[in-house]
Amino acid sequence: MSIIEVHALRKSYGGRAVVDGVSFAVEEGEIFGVLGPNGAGKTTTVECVEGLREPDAGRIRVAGLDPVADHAALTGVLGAQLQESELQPKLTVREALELYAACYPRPAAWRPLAERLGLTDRLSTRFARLSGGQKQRLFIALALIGNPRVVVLDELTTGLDPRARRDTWELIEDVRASGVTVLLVTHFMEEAQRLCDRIAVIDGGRIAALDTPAGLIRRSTGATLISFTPSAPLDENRLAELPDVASIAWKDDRITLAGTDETVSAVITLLARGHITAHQLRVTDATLDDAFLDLTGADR
Ligand SMILES: Nc1ncnc2c1ncn2[C@@H]1O[C@H](COP(=O)(O)OP(=O)(O)OP(=O)(O)O)[C@@H](O)[C@H]1O
Repeated sequence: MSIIEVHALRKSYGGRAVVDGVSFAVEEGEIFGVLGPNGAGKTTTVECVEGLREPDAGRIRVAGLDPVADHAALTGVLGAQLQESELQPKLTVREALELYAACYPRPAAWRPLAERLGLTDRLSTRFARLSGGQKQRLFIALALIGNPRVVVLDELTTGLDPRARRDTWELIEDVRASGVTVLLVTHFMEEAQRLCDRIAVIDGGRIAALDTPAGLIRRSTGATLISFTPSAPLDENRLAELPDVASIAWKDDRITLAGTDETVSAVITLLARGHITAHQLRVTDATLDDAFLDLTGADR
């Protein structure tokens, strides 16, 4: 049994379906990403998983529990990142940890948790005086204080500087290493590529693709990008016939082909035969960014 099961989830507002038949399953111990453009339905989906919104149709189970009907039991299983506004500015880190620990039947010991999250020297600091990165650490601690099997993190690193973001990624990897399943909503492709075992790309309330980061890249743009400025005109039809070419794009006089390593060899052979020089030839791995734009049509 998967630890999270979402089947044919639907949710509408004012007659408009914002989640329209979403299905996915998350296995225990995974970091599962939910990616999509603004307004795609990501938060609505995960808030249905958390039992904060009631689906119009579909079936959700978290460790076998119905998030709405079994909401009280769910709090012992699922931890959610809190929004900033929900904490009193004068509350200290210690008070917040103690307060939230008191809400759970089997809370984690908060001192080791604070230590693991690098908050020990901030226990007496009021919430309002914490830096963005420290606040995020506290939110992760509060999400974990009930000893959950699943933790839901929605745009956890938005607003953090690159260093704090990287530190937070390490923390999330630690959380997973301790056996907790992570459901992660993010806008950052690098974050998703680095952390997630699998990703559901949601677009317009539907799943546009569900795969590993490498799988998403392979199935959309092609895994390798080759770009150059040719010294003489090129016959695009002949390029399109080369092996594994997924796409061809021109920007001014520069061409970019997406494909595989085989495409690269074939392009170079073709150019050599035509005595064409490839100026500023670059061969790069396609990123999740490229795949995301392709899958969601965000670049169209
Ligand atoms: N309570 C609500 N009442 C009416 N419309 C809502 C409500 N909550 C969300 N919506 C609409 O549903 C759509 C999906 O919103 P949702 O917050 O799930 O998207 P999202 O993918 O998380 O977006 P973002 O990346 O911008 O956070 C949006 O068009 C939003 O305006």
